[in-house]
Order: sequence, then C-alpha cells, then structure tokens
Amino acid sequence: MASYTGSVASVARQHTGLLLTGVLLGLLGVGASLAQPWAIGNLIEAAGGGAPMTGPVAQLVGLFCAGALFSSLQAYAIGRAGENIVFDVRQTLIGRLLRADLTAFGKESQGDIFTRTVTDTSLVKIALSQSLAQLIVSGATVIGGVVLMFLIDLWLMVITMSCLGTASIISVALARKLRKVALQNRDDTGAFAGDVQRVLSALPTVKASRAESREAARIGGLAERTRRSGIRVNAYNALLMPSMNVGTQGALAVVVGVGMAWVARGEMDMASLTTFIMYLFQLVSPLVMFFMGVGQFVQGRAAIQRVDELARMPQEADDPAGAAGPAPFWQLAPHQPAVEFHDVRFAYRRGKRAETTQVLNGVSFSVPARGLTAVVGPSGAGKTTMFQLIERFYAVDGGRVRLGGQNIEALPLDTVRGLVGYVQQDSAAMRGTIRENLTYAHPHAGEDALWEAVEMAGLTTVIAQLPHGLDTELGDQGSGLSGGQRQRLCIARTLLQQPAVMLLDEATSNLDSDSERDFRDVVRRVSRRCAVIAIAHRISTVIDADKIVVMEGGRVRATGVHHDLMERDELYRRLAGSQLHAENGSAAPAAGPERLEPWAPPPSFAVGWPPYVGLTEQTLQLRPIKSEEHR
Ligand SMILES: Nc1ncnc2c1ncn2[C@@H]1O[C@H](COP(=O)(O)OP(=O)(O)OP(=O)(O)O)[C@@H](O)[C@H]1O
Repeated sequence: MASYTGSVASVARQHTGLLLTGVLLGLLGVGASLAQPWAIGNLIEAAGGGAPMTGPVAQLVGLFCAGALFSSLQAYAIGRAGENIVFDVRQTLIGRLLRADLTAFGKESQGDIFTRTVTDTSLVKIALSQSLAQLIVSGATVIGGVVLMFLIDLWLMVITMSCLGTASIISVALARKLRKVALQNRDDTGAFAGDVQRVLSALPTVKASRAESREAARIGGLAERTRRSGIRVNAYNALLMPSMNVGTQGALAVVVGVGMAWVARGEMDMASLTTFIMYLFQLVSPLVMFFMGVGQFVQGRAAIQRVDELARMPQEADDPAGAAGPAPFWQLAPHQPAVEFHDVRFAYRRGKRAETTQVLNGVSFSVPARGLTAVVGPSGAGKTTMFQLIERFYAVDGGRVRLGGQNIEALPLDTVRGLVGYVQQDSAAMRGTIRENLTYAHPHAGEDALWEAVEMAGLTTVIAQLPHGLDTELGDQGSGLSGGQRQRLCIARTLLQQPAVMLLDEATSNLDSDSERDFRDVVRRVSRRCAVIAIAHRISTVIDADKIVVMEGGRVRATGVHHDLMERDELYRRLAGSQLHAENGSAAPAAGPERLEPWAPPPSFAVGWPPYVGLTEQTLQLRPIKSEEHR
C-alpha cells in the first residue's frame, strides 16, 4: 500500500484524506450538538410565549438525528483510517525488519522488537485515529461551546473560564508527566518481552541448568518494573480526568448560584440561564473526552517514538544500480573459481557502542566451481564468519569476495543468495509442514524436483515413515525430527534452490553410522553439480574433500588435500590426530599420516561410528551415538 519514508507520521500523512473526512464528519456532528441547546432555548421561549411548538420540536429532532448520524459516520471513517495506518506501518516495519542489517539487528532484543511491532503499533493506531479525532472533535465542541456561552453572558463565562482554566493547566502538566511514564512503561514492557523470549527459546537449556527459579526471579523483576511503571501511568491517567471534572463541576456550581441570583434580581432571563447551563453541561463531556484523548495520544506518541526508532534500523546495502536479473541456477562457469577470497578482513561490531572483534585478518583462498572444499580449523578461527560473508550477511571491511569471478558487492543481493545455498548447523528448520520447510527457498518447486531433492538428501525413508509424509507438522525450530534429519531437510531445501555454491556447516554429532555414510554420499553427489564448501567436523568429509582450507586465528594457514596436509601442516596433523585419538579410545599421541589411512570404522564402534569426529576440537564424543530413529 503506502511506501515508507522514515516515520509513522509519513505513513499517517498518506491517509489524511480519510482522516480529514472523519474529522469533517465529526465537526458536522459538533455543529449539530452545539445547536441543540439553542433549539431547546427556542422551545422554552415558544412554550413560555404560547407560540406553536412544532417548529422548535422539528428543529430539535432534526439536530438529534443529524448529530447521531454524523458521529457514527465519523467513528467508522476514523476507525478505518486507523486500521489502514496500522496495516501500512506494520507492513513496512516487517519489510524493513526482514531486510535489516544483521549487525544492527543483533544489537536489539528480539522480544522488544516483537513488542514494538505488535503492541506499540496498536497504540499508534489508537493515537493516530481515535485519540486524534477525539482531540479535534471534542476540542471543536469545547471551543464552539465557549464562544456561544460568551455570546450568551460574558461575566458568567469569565467565571466558568477561571474554573476551567485552572483545571486545564493542571491537566496539561499531568499529561506531560504521563508521556514520560508511558514511554518508560513501553520500554519496560519491551524488556520484559525480550527476556521471556530469550528464556522460552532456550527452555531445554534453562531446565538442564536448573535455572527455572533464577529465571523466574529475573523475569519476575522485569515484570515488577513493568507493573510499577504501569501503575504510574494509571495514576496520572486517573488524575487527569478528575482534575477536569472538578473544574467543570466547580464552574457549574458557581454558574448556577450566580445565575439564579441574577435571574431573581431580573438581570438575566431564565431561558438564557438554562441555555448557558445546558452548554456548560454539554461542555463537560467533551472536556473530559478531550483530556482522555490527550492521555491516549500522549501514550501513543511514546509508542510512535519506539516504532520510529525500530523503523530506522539500518538496512542491508541496496543493490547496485543496473545490477538485476534472475538468479542463475546451478550455473557458474565451470572453468573459473566459484568463490574467491582476496585478502579479506572483517570485524564484528558488538553492542550499542559497536566495540569491534577482529575476526578475519587477510583471508585469501579460492573454491573450484565443482567438488567439495572442506574448511577446518580450531573453534573461533572464523569459519562460520567466512560463510556469512559469502552470503553477504555482512560487508567486508577490506579485500574482496568474488562469486563466479564477480565482486559480490556488485551483484544484486537476490542473485548472490540465489546462487549460494546455506545449510546451517542448527535452527534452520521452522515450524510448519515438512513440505513448507522444503519449498521455503523455492516456493513453486514441482513435485518431481521436490522428491528428487528429498532422495538426494537421503530423506525418502524418513518421510515415508512419518504419519502424514510431507505434510507432517514440525514444531518450533523443526522439533519432531532428529538433529541429523533436520540437517538433511535443510540440505534438501537448499538443493531445491539449485544453488551454484552450497555452504554446509556440518553438524558435529547428529548422524549415526548409516546416516553418516548416506550423508557423505549426498555431499559427494551434490558436489558433482555445484561447489560445496563444508565446515568439516567429520574426518570422512575431510578425506573426501577435493580441497582443504586450514584456518587459524582469522587467517588461512594452509590449503591442500589430506595426504599433503598431513605431511606438511602441523595444525592439520594435530586436528586429525585428536580425531584418531578419539576413534581409538586410547591415549595415543597424535597420529601420523600412515595411521589415518585407510579410513575405515574400527569394529569396536560398529554402532554409531564414527561418533563426533571433531576435527576442530578436543571435545570428542567417545560414546557411540544411538540411531537417530530411536531419539
Ligand atoms: N555475531 C557476532 N558478533 C560478535 N562476534 C562474533 C559474532 N559471531 C562470531 N563472533 C566472534 O567471531 C569469532 C569467529 O567466530 P566463528 O563463528 O566464525 O568461528 P568458527 O571458526 O566458525 O568457530 P566454531 O568452529 O566454534 O563454530 C569468534 O571469536 C566469535 O566470538
């Protein structure tokens, strides 16, 4: 619908037509209500003077009907404008969130983002439609009433204004305070939601760490903070209306007393006093509504401020001008490297103060267009970071990343991500059916292509055994499948996308021996079609690799094939040695090249071999892994 130019106000401006129509209808309603006391005055005069009453009665009925009609039309128009505004704000906000720069996104609490997107936008709707209209309509009623009352009797009006004026000054001061506490309350609610989200997304960890009570206390503390600021909001809200009520009631008491004295002395006629008092009565409700509207609007402004902050989140770099076109599938020229890193440097920026963590310090290597390239190295060496740069989740600080010979920064993001498929180690499956998960990157995939990908990823039997096959529902993060099955599901999803480069962050311990062999076959098959770059945790992956890149401390330390690296790279030998150490379950020192070959499962590990073949760390898993079907 509307395009976003940076603020909620800019979205609201695109609905001024409907908003103004609502306000206009409201003002017509105001006119009809303001004319009612005048019509009642006419009726009293006609009754007192013995004149026919049909005319004044018809006037009065006409005004009642017009007032009711205009006010219901106004409520409809304003309500509709409000819904349109919140729809546009949410749509554009979601669009911006999904295209947010990951560095900026990572700094925000996801729960707070959720609160701003769902709850704060609802408050924006109320502020920009109902409260704004209420302010205008009741404001106009008050002004019109005041003018008419001045015309009826100047001095009575001066008395009224002095009472109302005092009440208004107090109310404005209260409204200012209210805005401050409302903003605090919105922030507290966001912090509470953030923590709830943090804990719920890691519930098994919370339970395993016996952290339930600690977390309950911590979140309870945040809920308590929200409660306190919420009570302050209510307190100011509660003071706002009575302060106006006291003002109007005081004015009413004084006006009735003084007016009756004047009527008794013959200085004022009864019809004028009745009309004046009726206007005063009519003023009470709009005045209260006006200040209620102020309260709501003020709270809405706090929400608008928070939504605007969220919408200003930096976005991923725009696609370069002129760079466009559909992502070519399976295709990068076979004779030229699929991916090249040239002296790439990169640092993460952490927290609100953007403290940097230097991760890559001049990484250079290339990946052929076909075959398997394994990346190995100690934990924290920067392997996953490298993948994220190939996906262009982050921009490099120095050097170049090339895809099919082209600088990825010069390619449209869509093309880069169409060419590159990313199988993450975990949390890559989502709530929904298996089919939805599979076709996520390629929603219009045909049934044949879908089953081919399933077959290639070794999932055919797994899916056949599920109660509803492809239509089986998975829980959050793909729960309902084992870790290994989830990863193969993600491989199948990526295969459907037909990438030219598949990034595979290999799971460390999710596969049993049969699945391990199947998985190796899958990787082999896929690597005949495209470039597969695998962060390798299994020795089988490394031995099978056409090229191995050894990383350490944000640099490429060596590249080569297994035999070659076993001979000339000490770190690689050590990593492979720790692997063998685990395999044999002995305290043997690091293995030499001859001990790694031939690579076959030792009989003692017939079930679940190889267990975690942790090339990267000493954290090896010595126990055999149960078959995934039993999990
Ligand atoms: N989002 C982030 N913000 C800040 N620092 C990060 C972020 N992600 C990773 N790092 C840091 O970057 C360094 C490299 O991390 P990376 O995940 O690339 O290592 P890795 O080699 O893949 O490790 P592992 O094998 O343990 O997965 C680490 O020191 C880590 O602390």
